[in-house]
Amino acid sequence: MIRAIVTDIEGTTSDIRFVHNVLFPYARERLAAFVNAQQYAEPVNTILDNLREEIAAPQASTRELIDTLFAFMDEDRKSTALKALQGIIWQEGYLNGDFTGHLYPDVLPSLEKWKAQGIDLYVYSSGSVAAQKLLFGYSDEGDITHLFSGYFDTHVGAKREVQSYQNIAAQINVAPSQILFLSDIHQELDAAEQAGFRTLQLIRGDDDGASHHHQVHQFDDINPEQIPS
Ligand SMILES: CSCCC(=O)C(=O)COP(=O)(O)O
Ligand SMILES: [Mg+2]
Repeated sequence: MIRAIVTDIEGTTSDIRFVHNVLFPYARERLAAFVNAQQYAEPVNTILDNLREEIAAPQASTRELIDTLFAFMDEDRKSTALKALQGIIWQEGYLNGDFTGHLYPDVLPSLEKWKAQGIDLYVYSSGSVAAQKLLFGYSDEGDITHLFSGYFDTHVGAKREVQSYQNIAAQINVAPSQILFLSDIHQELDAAEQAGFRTLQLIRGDDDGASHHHQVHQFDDINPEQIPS
């Protein structure tokens, strides 16, 4: 019996193109000016110190940190510090109405149905928890944050590491075998499976022939009472 569903965002609830063509450029265009302006104010001061720790460069200047952040954005590095800064910058875009958080049309009805069935819903993304709450708080379908019982980001661990899923199971106090993880990335599903989670892979675009996980094209195809093994 599935008691909790944990969902990825990019490529699962939301189009990768929204993240890569809207969110990432928005943050990239503003990042240098934002960091220069906010470097001595909280929370940016602490985030920059965390980045110094992350790159093992305690004396790194703000200029060097900005260069590092641009290199991280080029390689789509899931750096906790970069994700924290992006999340803060995106807030302005959501509040100004520059964009809304993309949701595939099949997502909201399914989340509502599963919630009504008594299944607790959680989010796990490399995007910061603040960024997750913005995307679902200012989504194409309005504020849907009331559906979620909790949010996890890289503070719980990286998405391809087994320990991250063990941490999530412990924090939500549900046995891994009763948690279903939804993602488009088979390496994330591999890690969740090794932690004992049930898994389903969302194929929103290209096929993934390297995956052994059961695949679906949309949330409507998912019946939590009948998850294929
Ligand atoms: C919270 S939306 C932005 C997601 C993001 O920044 C990102 O890097 C997506 O990473 P994921 O691990 O969710 O694929
Ligand atoms: Mg994804």
